[in-house]
Amino acid sequence: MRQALVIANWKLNGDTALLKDMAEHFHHVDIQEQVNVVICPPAVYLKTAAVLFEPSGIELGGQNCSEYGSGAYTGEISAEMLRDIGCEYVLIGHSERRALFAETDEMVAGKIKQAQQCNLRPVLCVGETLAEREANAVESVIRGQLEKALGEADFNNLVIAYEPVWAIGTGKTATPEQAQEVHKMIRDWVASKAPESAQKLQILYGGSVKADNASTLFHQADIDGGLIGGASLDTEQFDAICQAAKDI
Ligand SMILES: O=C(CO)COP(=O)(O)O
Repeated sequence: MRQALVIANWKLNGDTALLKDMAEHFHHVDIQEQVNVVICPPAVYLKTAAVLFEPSGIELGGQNCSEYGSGAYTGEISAEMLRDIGCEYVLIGHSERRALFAETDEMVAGKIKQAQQCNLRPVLCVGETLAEREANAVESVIRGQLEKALGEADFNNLVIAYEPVWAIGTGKTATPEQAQEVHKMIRDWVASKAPESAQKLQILYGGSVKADNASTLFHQADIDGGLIGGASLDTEQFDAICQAAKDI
């Protein structure tokens, strides 16, 4: 029904040697028919990655893009540039961008628009903090993030990633039930806006996904794969996570 999707977010990590290792490994792994595997290395490696990954079928994504299309914005990279060098995806609104680089919901909405305009598939990241979860505000926080980011979005060219902030890099994973509850809420919200897109939309879980917990998470009804941080820097572990997404 929905194709499984596993995306590696290398964040500020990785090097050419890791790109080569992944490219070599996945060249010999027969997985792409069942699972779309995407790697988002730091932007400076994208061009090399596009060449190295070609035979393996791994797709490429950016970790961020500008909310502007072009102009005097020193240091920015546009969605169109990412597309131009072979990216299919771009992460937008990761909680680290929101918390550490003051990315607002308005900026997130602008980036989604830029990405969709040039046919780059945005992966919108949403998630609550621990304080918000403890205050029973999960649903209102996530709905707020969705409403503000996706007001003008095309739901047919979109991925949503649920990444509870308290689970990122902490070793604390949401239980499969906790994750499923939020994923279903997200899908129901999409159905209320774009009924024909909701069942097709891939919704990924992210936050301390490892080889040993991936399968249970991915087998939940509304979880279509994962957005992987730390564990995506180890080729064998990342492969094991991708294997866990087969047959879901
Ligand atoms: O932020 C994440 C992916 O975008 C998740 O990171 P970890 O898998 O390291 O918890």
